[in-house]
Amino acid sequence: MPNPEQFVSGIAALTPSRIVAALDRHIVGQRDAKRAVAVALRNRWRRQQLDADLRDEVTPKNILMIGPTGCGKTEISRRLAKLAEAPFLKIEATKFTEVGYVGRDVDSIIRDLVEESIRLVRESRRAGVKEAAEAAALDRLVDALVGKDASEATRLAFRARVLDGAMKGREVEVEVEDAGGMPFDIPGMPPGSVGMINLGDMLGKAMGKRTKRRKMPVEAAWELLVNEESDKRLDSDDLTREAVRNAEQNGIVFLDEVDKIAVSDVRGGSVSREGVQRDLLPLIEGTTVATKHGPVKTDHILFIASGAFHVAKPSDLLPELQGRLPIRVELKGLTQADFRRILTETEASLTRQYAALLGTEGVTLRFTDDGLDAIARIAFEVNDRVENIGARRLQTVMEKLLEDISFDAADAEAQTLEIDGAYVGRQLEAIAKDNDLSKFIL
Ligand SMILES: Nc1ncnc2c1ncn2[C@@H]1O[C@H](COP(=O)(O)OP(=O)(O)OP(=O)(O)O)[C@@H](O)[C@H]1O
Repeated sequence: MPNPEQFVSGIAALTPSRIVAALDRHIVGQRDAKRAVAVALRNRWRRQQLDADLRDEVTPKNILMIGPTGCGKTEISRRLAKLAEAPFLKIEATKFTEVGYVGRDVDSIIRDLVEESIRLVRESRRAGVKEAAEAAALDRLVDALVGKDASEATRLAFRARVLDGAMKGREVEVEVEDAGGMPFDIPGMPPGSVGMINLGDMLGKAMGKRTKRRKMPVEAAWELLVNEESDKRLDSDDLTREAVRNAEQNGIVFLDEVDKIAVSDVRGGSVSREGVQRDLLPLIEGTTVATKHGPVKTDHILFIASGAFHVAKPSDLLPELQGRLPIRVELKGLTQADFRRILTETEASLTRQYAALLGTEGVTLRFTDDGLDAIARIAFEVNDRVENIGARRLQTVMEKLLEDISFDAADAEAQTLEIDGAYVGRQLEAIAKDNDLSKFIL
């Protein structure tokens, strides 16, 4: 088995089997869903290898995940995006049926995806510009200290002194951007949308950025200038272009609760569910959405739709939408044995998280086998009797189980605490057996 860490470096190395192996580190079971998303991701890479004309013809095969709440649908998609360093957005389809929703607002999905992409690209570029930003900031700082006409020798001497920290505390007057300008939205348009024109950007470009001279200590000036120089480079058109391209080519949109918009709304009131499906359709089929960063094509964005489909069935969706979600995967409800594995086998399992947190207080937590069995059983039983919220139940159960220990840990002596079946029983059994109590506490 390859070490999954080794291949994160390049998407070319992300073969389906490696993707599944990487997902296995965090998600228990759900083999079919993992395989489906792995193939979808690999297909992106395959498409990139094609000649340009054929490449444009190949659109992603979107996925419909069917499964009860809390069984790993979002987690699989989110982990996949992380692995691929792809911009990811999760949104509930029902959001668009709410009162106050105006048609076409679904475009906000793409706008938000682009913002996320910008964040990712900016983050990855930050390290790259650090050096250049510092060099430019140093030039400006030396200009401010000795004037542009100073001899090269003087400049060099001052550079060295700034870098040594010898100038700390000394006042300097620098010309910096005036942050007084305010971006503004156009009344009647959703915030952040392009409208027909973006006055803020237009005025900024036409008049150049306003600057003003400010006096401050050298170290403060240094920080400000480095930030300014970084921002200049990071906010460049190039970054935006790459971010838009990244969203277009690698973006993943997770559309939750699609089953809830599957049946058309006969009672009227809020926007009809069928209306929302119709609005979503062009995004999934491929359209161009105007954003303040320019037009964004949605043709190659991967959509993963998801829902429990207890009442409505995928066949209740608009036929066009069904056709755009050709890959169907069913995720199973989690068993007690799955819960047991989730508690211990996943990389950042809850038991590891709690043990690490309490470790900072000098408390060593040790979970025994029968303790873990009891936690899994109680979580499963409460799901069964009260409401099935899937693996999320483990979080509420663990929190209640360790409530006292968490409270006392900071005041306690360094010690080892064993969480065995008897301890779990004492802490939880009474609550778990009482349906009313469980509803509120677990
Ligand atoms: N198979 C699993 N293995 C490990 N952890 C899981 C699994 N399923 C769910 N979890 C954990 O449970 C929580 C909820 O899971 P997730 O967000 O994936 O639910 P979901 O299936 O998308 O449900 P919903 O449709 O309600 O959003 C997450 O913290 C996740 O880590």
